[in-house]
Amino acid sequence: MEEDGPPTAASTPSPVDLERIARAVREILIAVGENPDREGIRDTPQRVARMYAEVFQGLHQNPRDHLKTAFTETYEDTILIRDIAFISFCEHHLLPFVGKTHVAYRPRGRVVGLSKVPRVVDVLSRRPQLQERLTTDLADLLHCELDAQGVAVMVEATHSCMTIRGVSKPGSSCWTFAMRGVYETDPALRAEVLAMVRGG
Ligand SMILES: Nc1nc2c(ncn2[C@@H]2O[C@H](COP(=O)(O)OP(=O)(O)OP(=O)(O)O)[C@@H](O)[C@H]2O)c(=O)[nH]1
Ligand SMILES: [Zn+2]
Repeated sequence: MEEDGPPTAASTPSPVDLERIARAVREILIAVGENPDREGIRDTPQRVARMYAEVFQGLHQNPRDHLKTAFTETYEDTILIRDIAFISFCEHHLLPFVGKTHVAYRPRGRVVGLSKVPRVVDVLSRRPQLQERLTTDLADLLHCELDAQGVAVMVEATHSCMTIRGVSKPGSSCWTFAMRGVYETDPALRAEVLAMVRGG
């Protein structure tokens, strides 16, 4: 007879092939000239596998799932959620890019639970990403799912691949913007939301 109880890590199939990642990491260690069997590094392939499963968990999540809790509401002015911290990984080097997103929207009769916007940011950022795609996917998703009058998304980030290697420019940052609906068509609203973000 099967025992009842919550599923354990062993019984829940992971969508991520941890053993395959670990084998690949071991190969990388050998290729760079390391000894993968020395004591300090012996468990590194498994650790890195668990880390990738964690930081790329957004690949197996649907951001729309977080936008189902919405409330009927007559408020129709700008709602701005500023300084949503995120950590993502550039798809070119698999190095982190880290920063903040600022998300504004102007609802049309329905508002979403405030915490749901950062949850959507988490899902989209926990994937191999481009900052531009993170920005536009966030804007398109919110605009479509909330049927909002408009959505404005701003992302500011520092890319490790530009600071710790390659061109080596510590302190540099990249800003991206995506305006949809009224924020795209109405210059005054666009200027207002940009000023709100810059406002400190
Ligand atoms: N547009 C964009 N570029 C990114 C992002 N993250 C990393 N990159 C860039 O991706 C580019 C990849 O360029 P490649 O020439 O293929 O790779 P590389 O030889 O490692 O380039 P360098 O970083 O210049 O040394 C680099 O210019 C990175 O700065 C991003 O989110 N958006
Ligand atoms: Zn990169």
